Amino acid sequence: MQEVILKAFFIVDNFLPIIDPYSCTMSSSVVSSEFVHTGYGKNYVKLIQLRRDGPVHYVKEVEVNTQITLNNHRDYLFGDNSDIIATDSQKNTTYILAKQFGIETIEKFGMLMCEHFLNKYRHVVNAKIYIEEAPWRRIEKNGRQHVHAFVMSPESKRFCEVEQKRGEKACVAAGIKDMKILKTTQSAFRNFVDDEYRTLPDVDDRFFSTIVYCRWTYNDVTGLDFDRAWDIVKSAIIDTFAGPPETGVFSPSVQKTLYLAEKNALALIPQVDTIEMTLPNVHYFNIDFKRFPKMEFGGSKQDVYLPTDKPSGNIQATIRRSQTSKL
Ligand SMILES: O=c1[nH]c(=O)c2[nH]c(=O)[nH]c2[nH]1
Repeated sequence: MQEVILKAFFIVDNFLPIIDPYSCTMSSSVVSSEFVHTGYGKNYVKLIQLRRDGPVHYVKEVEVNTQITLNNHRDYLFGDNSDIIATDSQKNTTYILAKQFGIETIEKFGMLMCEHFLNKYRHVVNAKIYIEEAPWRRIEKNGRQHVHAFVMSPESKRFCEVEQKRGEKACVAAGIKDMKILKTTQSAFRNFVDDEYRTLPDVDDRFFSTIVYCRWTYNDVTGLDFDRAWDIVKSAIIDTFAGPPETGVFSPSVQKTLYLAEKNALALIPQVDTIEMTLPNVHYFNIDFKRFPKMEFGGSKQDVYLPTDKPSGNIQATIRRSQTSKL
């Protein structure tokens, strides 16, 4: 057992202990604690993979966060680094595995990385890999796709998180973030609590704009086409929000649209187990043109509103496929 040393001095006036921050240890009789979680890794490891198929080139740019948990706390407790797989080595591992095995999909690469850390190091008990993919799109000219030129198209970002505990299957989650969408009608918000705190009137027709964050978990990834699954969830969200191109679809609230989108995604992909969404309600306010009494707007064909990024409403829900499959 490590000798425990207390280096604390008490100011008599207010009993605030001054603890020597350079001492490795403190008296366990003064403060007793236990580890809830430990983990360490490298964040924002960026790499771009280039695959050449003759003149046709394919790119995949990713940003990877690694995190591993060891079977002991020697490093945190005693400053004993002998079990630490340096975050720098984790960064190198990311480059090496990408070079050796390629990145077919971010989900598969996340699974590969988890397996690597657990297989290579007996004292790693958990591995967690978060990956974001940069949205490069092939440049098109008159319907012809360019063989080696791309444009960054940040319509949305794809991400995944893979976590695997020693002796267990990998838990794979995928997601969409930063997808900003807007519709200019077919959205209302009425009949909410009417008390002394309310100033917002009922509205039958308003803008509906949000920045989609959606994360879902898979119950089984055997043979799963991750690209197709991601495209289907993205389309489910967009279709639920927008409705048919000619008419749109009515939304009574962000809450209802969010829930419908989640239900549609669950229905379309049997392997999706839980799905969570966060939809900020990005507001577009009316501008009071009555404040310009000397101006004449009678013949004006357009309306002008004020886009506002803060504050925004924040609507969330997570649903899970129930055992009976009835939600
Ligand atoms: O769809 C909405 N849901 C709310 O909960 C809410 N609250 C609010 O002020 N506007 C809206 N809109």
